[in-house]
Amino acid sequence: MKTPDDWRRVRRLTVSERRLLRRHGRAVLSVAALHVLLTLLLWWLGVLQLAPVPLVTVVVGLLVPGLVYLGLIELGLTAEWREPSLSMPAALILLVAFLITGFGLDEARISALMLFFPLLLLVSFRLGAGGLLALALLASVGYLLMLALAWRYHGLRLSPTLEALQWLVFTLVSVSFAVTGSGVNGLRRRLAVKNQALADALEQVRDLAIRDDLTGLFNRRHILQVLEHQKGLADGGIYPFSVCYVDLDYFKAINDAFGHGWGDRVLRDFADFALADLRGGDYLARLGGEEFIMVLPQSNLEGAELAAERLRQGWGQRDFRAQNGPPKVSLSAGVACYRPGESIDQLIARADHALYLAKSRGRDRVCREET
Ligand SMILES: Nc1nc2c(ncn2[C@@H]2O[C@H](COP(=O)(O)OP(=O)(O)OP(=O)(O)O)[C@@H](O)[C@H]2O)c(=O)[nH]1
Repeated sequence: MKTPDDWRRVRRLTVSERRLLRRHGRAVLSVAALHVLLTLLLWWLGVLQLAPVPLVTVVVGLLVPGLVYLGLIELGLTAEWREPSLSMPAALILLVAFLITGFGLDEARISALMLFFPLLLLVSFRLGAGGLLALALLASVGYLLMLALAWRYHGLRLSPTLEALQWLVFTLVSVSFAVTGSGVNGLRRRLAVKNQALADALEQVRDLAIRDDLTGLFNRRHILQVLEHQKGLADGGIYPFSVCYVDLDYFKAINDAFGHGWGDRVLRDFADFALADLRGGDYLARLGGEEFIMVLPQSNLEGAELAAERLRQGWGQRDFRAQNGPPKVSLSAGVACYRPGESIDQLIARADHALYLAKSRGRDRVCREET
């Protein structure tokens, strides 16, 4: 048995899915409205022989749930349900109404059931093959039951052979509508899966374009865009930002002594370590080789120096000897704070110069730009 949670959808509907859902709901409702009009017309023409109770049942039984249905769909209250269009219950209510009207007709009986075909096509956008076929067979059985009741209560004016023939045609057409509808629906679903795969692939391509292969960090191209954006904010007086140019020390020696594989491993490990060490809004990119840059929004020189120093000390504790790798790999860093009006190249050059100072003063240290 399904719990309320089972009826909840795994993901939220997108705006266009909600729009589609509303359009579908209105279409189902217009079938109901058409049937009410048809029933009233047949009754007014004297073709429909229904007692007041079943007549009112058809009209009210379609109008009241119809309005509730409209409200639920229009207000998006079903949006998180497993089947937000409520296609099956709506189709079942309509089918019962068709059958009641059919019960009150004689020669024109089949006309009351004609709207069942467009209804089947409509719900085929929402129901699977099994649901559609079940609906078609249910309608066929319902039709038989309705015939039996009509025979029992007021007799059949058409010959039983003609009635049986009409029933047979109705069943065959219903089943073929259900099969065609589910085929179209299958195509639609496959298309949706392909579209999703395409969207995922596009997302991956976008990701590849902005990320470094080895470490998964942002690449040079993307961090330059980030820097231009930060420059725009800083020039607009929103907040300052700083950069920190980081270079692992004696990295060539690691490659030479432990092999390129270990070199790569150290680079990846550094990327993970530094990312975990940064604040939520900071950025980290690999500029190439063993060079990295941190972009620290809302940080002045002192703040950036603190962040770089914390990273240097933390990273300095890492030791790979237990895995037969290199001992500690230190880093040198140069920090610079953006000066409004300067170019990003000028900012990076100042941070690079501070890094040069750190290297030339013995490495394993953080230096700030020289004023
Ligand atoms: N394993 C690995 N090594 C790389 C990668 N990119 C660059 N390198 C190596 O990193 C080393 C950088 O060496 P150098 O520029 O001399 O710098 P260093 O040895 O770190 O010396 P200092 O920076 O002066 O402390 C070179 O040997 C490059 O081949 C990479 O993706 N993977």
